[in-house]
Amino acid sequence: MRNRIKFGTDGWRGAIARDFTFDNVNRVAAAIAIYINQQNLGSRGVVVGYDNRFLSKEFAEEVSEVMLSRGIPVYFSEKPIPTPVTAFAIKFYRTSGAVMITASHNPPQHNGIKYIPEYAGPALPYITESIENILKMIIDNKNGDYSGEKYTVNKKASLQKFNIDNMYLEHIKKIIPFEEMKKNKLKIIIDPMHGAGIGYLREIAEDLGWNLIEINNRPDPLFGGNLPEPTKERLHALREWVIKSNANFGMALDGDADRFGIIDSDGTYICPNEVLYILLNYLLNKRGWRGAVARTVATTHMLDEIAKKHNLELIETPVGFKYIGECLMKRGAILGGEESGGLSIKGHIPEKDGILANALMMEIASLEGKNFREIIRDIQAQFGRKVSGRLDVRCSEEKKIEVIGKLNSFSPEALQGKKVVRRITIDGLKLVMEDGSWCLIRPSGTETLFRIYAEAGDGVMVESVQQEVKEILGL
Ligand SMILES: O=P(O)(O)OC[C@H]1O[C@H](O)[C@H](O)[C@@H](O)[C@@H]1O
Repeated sequence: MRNRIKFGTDGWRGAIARDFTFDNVNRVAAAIAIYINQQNLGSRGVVVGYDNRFLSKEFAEEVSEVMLSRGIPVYFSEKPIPTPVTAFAIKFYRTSGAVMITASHNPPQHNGIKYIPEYAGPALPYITESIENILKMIIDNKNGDYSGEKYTVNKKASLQKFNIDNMYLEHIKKIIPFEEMKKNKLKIIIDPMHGAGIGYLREIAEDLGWNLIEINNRPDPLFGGNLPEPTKERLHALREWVIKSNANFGMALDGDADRFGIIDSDGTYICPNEVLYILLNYLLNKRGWRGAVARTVATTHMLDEIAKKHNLELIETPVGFKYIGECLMKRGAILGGEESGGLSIKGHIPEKDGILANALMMEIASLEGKNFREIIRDIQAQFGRKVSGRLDVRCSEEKKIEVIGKLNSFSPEALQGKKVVRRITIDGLKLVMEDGSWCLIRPSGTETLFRIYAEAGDGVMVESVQQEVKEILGL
């Protein structure tokens, strides 16, 4: 079991009691503590946050004990908090980083650990690799010690409880034109999906004097029998509430509130790709922002079209918000996002934040005087229609390896009769066709499945391309 500890696309996740045990959490925490001490950052302390999953607080306490025992002071959240608020706390207390106990949107029987370094965004691979190497040594030594570690135990290392919700919310309110938004009061439905984001959007909307209903707002480690993932299939309750209450729109958060979900006034699900381009278009046209735009290889090319019109650089990264965060930090990106529901903007932390994304959508809904469908129609009228889709195909580990092998030499001349003009291999294999449509095939880093993404002018073409690829690869 111990060998299974691996940091995937975003941290280590495992089934509680099978892989995700107190012993293993202790080992991972020790590896992180050693890493922090090796960087000579131990004295700055570490933030420990946790969501409201089963035993999350207790696992966080285990992490704290390990940190303290290795001389690292701990800022321990006094209650379950979202991942972006944990990341925000790093900046607030200027710590060496944070450990967040969460399995995000995964099923209730899972839990996980995210390590967020001092820059307040997801850990980049060179960092998780270092931690994994230390972890391996800890596991091999069996006694949990690692001789390479150099640290002096700070006897004064102590635990301080914190609650920075007010500071975080004040920060969000400064990002949006708060006073202006008070003038056009809307009716909204908020769905934190029983997760760690309960109350945050409610507070923003209340302060605006808006009319709101917050559903699924009882902390529940079983997430009300649903998965805390704000996708089209999971947001049926939100959709019903929006329609029956005649609300302007509905917004959701995943289990640790780093992802968002939007339902328009008529119940239409506005997918993250659409949210991203609505936001980019707004920031460029209405706020006059200029700078690079970052998206993952799996995210809509509508962002490319909009960036091109304004002569802005478009950066394409592998999947994982860590790469987007890097663009926000180091490459002057003003907006970075991914199709799985991740977004952040300049001036905010380089970590995806569902609360921020929803707050920005509140701004647009309040100031634009149009519903989101109309805004999408306007953008499509200008840049052409783009429909995107993702097909998740479960498969065994053996099959996964076999298909990865096939991808190396997979180079069709055409897909659905459209000539393939580019082959991109930064993450899986992406084939771009002559008309700008594309298809990406990649193994998931968080689940045992393959993802086949496609984008084209209509939904039928998207599905046909996905089926063609699936058949050729034998998935
Ligand atoms: O497609 P996967 O490798 O499963 O990753 C999907 C997602 O996993 C995590 O949630 C990461 O934070 C995201 O940045 C990533 O997009």
